[in-house]
Amino acid sequence: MYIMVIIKTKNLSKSFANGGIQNHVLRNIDLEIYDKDFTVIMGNSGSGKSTLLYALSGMDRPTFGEIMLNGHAIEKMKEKELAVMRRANVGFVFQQMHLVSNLTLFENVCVSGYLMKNRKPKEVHDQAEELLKRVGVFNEKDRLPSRVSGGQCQRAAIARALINSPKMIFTDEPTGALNSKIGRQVLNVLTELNQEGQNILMVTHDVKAATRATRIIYLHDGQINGEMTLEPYTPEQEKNRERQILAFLEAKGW
Ligand SMILES: Nc1ncnc2c1ncn2[C@@H]1O[C@H](COP(=O)(O)OP(=O)(O)OP(=O)(O)O)[C@@H](O)[C@H]1O
Repeated sequence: MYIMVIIKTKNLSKSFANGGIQNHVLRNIDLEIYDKDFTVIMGNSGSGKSTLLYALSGMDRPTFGEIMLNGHAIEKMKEKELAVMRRANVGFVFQQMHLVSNLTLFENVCVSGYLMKNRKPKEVHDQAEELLKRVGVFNEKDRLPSRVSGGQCQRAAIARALINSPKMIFTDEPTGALNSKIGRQVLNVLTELNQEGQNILMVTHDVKAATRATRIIYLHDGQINGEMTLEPYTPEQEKNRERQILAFLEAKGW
């Protein structure tokens, strides 16, 4: 079977200067991320997970190496070009949802759609309503973020990330600020989206969140140190998946 590659890196490296000393955080990473996967990046604290996510998504630039994202050589792009590419190709969901506090959930979802030159406001509005229904916060659409719960904010943040039908959703600890029940509901939304065909790449420490993956990549000291693939998630298999993932992580020295 032919598997489409959505992201491909070659020698991807990132260093930060720290008091005159170079901290080599990502070291010559060659990686392919496949279409339709729910890819999860795990690894010890400081192994470079977030740095990798920022580089792959075009939020930050590599020090060295190449990154192809949905056919775009992003390391070569100028800032403006990169911003346009991000708006059309990627959506972000962060631990702290970063919704604009004086805009309603509906308005928050629409903003990035308005910035697309080829989209009419009516089309953006219709899609925003669809997405708010899809993630289960349509009834709260006219409220400000401060007037809804953390879980509802995170659902709206997912809808916002989807407004331009991006090829890839990048998410860094999306349940980190939520209690376990609400976090689980947010993971259910992400899992359903993936099972409907949405590419997702998530960084997490949380083994329960990682059970949603179809592929787990383990990062150690800025290099890929192993991976495992999993069948699509089902709730019945969750405990079993958790055990499998824990065994994989323990073998890696997690
Ligand atoms: N903007 C920055 N400037 C300087 N150093 C940075 C910067 N961003 C990250 N680092 C350093 O890079 C290393 C990896 O950080 P990163 O956040 O990618 O790790 P992580 O695996 O996501 O960690 P955690 O699980 O704790 O979030 C750390 O040593 C961190 O201090």
